[in-house]
Amino acid sequence: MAVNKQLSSHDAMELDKDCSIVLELSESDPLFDKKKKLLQDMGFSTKEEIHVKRSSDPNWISTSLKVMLQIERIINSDETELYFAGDEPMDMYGPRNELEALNSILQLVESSFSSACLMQKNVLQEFRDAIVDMMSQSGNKNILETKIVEGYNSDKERKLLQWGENNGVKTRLEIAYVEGAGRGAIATEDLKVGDTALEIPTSLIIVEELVQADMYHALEKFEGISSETMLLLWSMKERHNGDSQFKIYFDTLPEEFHTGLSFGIDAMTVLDGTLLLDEITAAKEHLRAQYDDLFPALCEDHPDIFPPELYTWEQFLWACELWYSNSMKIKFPDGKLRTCLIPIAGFLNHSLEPHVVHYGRVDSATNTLKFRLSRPCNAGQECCLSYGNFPSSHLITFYGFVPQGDNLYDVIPLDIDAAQDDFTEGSSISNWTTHMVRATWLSHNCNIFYYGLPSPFLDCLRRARSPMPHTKDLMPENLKNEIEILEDLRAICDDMMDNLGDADLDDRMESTYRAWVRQKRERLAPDNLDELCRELQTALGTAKWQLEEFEKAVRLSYGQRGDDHTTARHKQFIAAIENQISHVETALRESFSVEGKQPLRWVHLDEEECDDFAAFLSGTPQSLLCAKNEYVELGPSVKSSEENDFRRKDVDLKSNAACSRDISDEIKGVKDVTISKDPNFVMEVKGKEIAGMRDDIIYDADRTTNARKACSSPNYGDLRIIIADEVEHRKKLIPGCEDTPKEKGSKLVFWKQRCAQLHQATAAVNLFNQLFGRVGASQKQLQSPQKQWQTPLRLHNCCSVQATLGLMLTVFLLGVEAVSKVTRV
Ligand SMILES: C[S@@+](CC[C@H](N)C(=O)[O-])C[C@H]1O[C@@H](n2cnc3c(N)ncnc32)[C@H](O)[C@@H]1O
Repeated sequence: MAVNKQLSSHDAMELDKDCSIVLELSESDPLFDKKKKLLQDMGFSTKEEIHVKRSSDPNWISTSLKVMLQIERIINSDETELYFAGDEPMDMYGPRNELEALNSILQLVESSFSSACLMQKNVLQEFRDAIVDMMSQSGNKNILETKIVEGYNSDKERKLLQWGENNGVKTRLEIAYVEGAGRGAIATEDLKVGDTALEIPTSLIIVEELVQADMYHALEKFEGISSETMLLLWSMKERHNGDSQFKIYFDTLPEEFHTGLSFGIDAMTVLDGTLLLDEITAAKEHLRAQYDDLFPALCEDHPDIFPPELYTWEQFLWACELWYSNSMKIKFPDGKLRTCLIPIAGFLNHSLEPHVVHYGRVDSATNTLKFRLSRPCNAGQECCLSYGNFPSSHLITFYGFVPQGDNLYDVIPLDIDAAQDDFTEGSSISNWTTHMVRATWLSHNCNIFYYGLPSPFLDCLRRARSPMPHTKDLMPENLKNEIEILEDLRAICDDMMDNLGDADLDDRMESTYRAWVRQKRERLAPDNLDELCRELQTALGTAKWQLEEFEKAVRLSYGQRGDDHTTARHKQFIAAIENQISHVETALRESFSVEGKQPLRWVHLDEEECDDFAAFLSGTPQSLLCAKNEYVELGPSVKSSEENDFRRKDVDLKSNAACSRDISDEIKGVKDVTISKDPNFVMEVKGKEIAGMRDDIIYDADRTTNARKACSSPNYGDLRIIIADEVEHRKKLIPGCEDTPKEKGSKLVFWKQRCAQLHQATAAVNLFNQLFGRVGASQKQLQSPQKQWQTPLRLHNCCSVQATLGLMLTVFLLGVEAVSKVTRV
């Protein structure tokens, strides 16, 4: 574009005509109030008109784009993104959000072309190019490259592609085997933003209309049965139909899926006590209840339509896994949203940094479904979708994998029901009642007043301590308040960590240390103390080793790719844990020296022993190999009895089930913390009913509709946290001063909880630990072909995630350090 070109007066007049783009937050957005407030905080209204015209500013394009992106990121955000991103730089909304925001701007710019005059078109084109450029650059920061497995025989898949092309499919993708993800779709040529990677005619889409009349009539008698369930039952029979028009498609489907729904007894044992197991169990219970409602009744009443051998529980579960992991919700030109299976498109895997974000609407002009790129994909690269904004527990349960990279949706939900804040127009107070935490290294703001934690959560704690409005100035009263809320935080994590039971490594060191200090102080039975001391020594040794492994894992996982921020956060984290370890070590040494014992010694493991130890701790090959060998040696009779046990367990679970639910819905039970404003205030953590129960099998809507979901969070029990207002043990909270007293009479902080509830709390904390630390093991136990659990990453996840709450402790340490630095100044 010749910017300096001499403009004729006509041109100048044309150019002067306003070409503006309107960005508007829809009033029907379910998060309208929250988004409106955030927009207002940033100086925007809910309807902003951006004038796209050249100015004397040489950076006019990037300046305007930056503003538009700020607005669109908020408009395109979901609840989790809004919650965490309040005080964060824009890129903390995550790569998918950025792509969606840029995509929306691109669409607005493209739709302005039709009404623009020539000069304006040139300006718009320049603007469009800049957006596409940004889209091309977005993502790709932390995602590991996908590896294509060479020599994979994909005859069936090739046949399917051929069948598709003969029937009008247009594709620039081929099917290959991707390490860790099974089959995937690979670009055959360089694809740009806006290119269509795949186009499927609606005639090839498997939809409810395919259910034959006789089956439909037999099923419609079941009150409330959904068309999705009918279609699922249809697919159970159709996959065996040699004359099916979709035979070639059905032939490409796996004999077995490896989602959480079909985890075997080994995996379930590994997951024992975790919330992930609860989630999987509840989902299976629900499906079992659905199955029992329909069968054997249907087979008995209509054996010709529902032959019993095709409608066993195992086949039903297979079909559920197929529909949960492969279906998409598509809007058709008649305005109806249908859950479909889409041959060929079903090969597209999920990524946290997807290439295709919008694929939920049939193009009425061509009557095809188009998969257009929002990010370039070069020839040979795997082209990925976003299945939705899911936490890893959901992805494991319904899809059977954990995505590579940091999943911003892995959160621990806390529903803090403090004395209600008034959410008034223009007030700076947010109206969040549901709170959550996630790994703090995902935050860019670790400064005083933020500590890498979400502001709504911190603000809630602040208001509970003092109802006065809070500013973030370094005023003495603010700092005093900060120390107090950090103490509350510390207390919350401390107690949760204490209750971790046999939690992993560093957590174990922390809790053993606290128990040891307590025993020493109270001078209880010396035998117990000796035993605790030995335990502590072991835990300390393990934590030291673990930290080394963690450092190695971080280096290996990120290599050169880690951005400065991630590296800095990991360094901070490592330093803080080192600090804790060194503190415990010093305390032990001093105690040994006072008691005249041998000084501390550490066992040195050689490389092989280290590997064995790593395998043992992370439940990976060696230990599993043993388990597997034992299993094989026991022979088929044992196997079948185990299977029977499991089936029995399934039935028992069903009979004990308190409730069933619609598993495509969020599991809405969350921790519910009540904070009163009494001087000795009480936080009450209540279990919530699982919401969203419906009687049908509904598949995952999020795959295409872009309906936003927050986190899935299992049903928690009740917890009560009582916090005394008096804070006089500040020194005890400073790193390494003392353990946190929890006994009666303690003036500081203590929890009261019933046993069962304690278990729930432990489970809540272990969600992260065990989800990441152990699910990998269970997948291996299942001998899943998906080997995403490479040791460095596994350990990285395991160590880092297990310390998520430990990290809140770290946050506390960093916070105290920051506050004390400021007070010293
Ligand atoms: C719609 S299918 C995609 C095609 C599938 N890979 C296949 O071989 O048929 C969804 C399944 O692919 C796998 N998958 C998808 N995305 C993945 C990812 N990022 N990592 C690992 N597995 C993935 C999971 O097994 C999931 O249940």
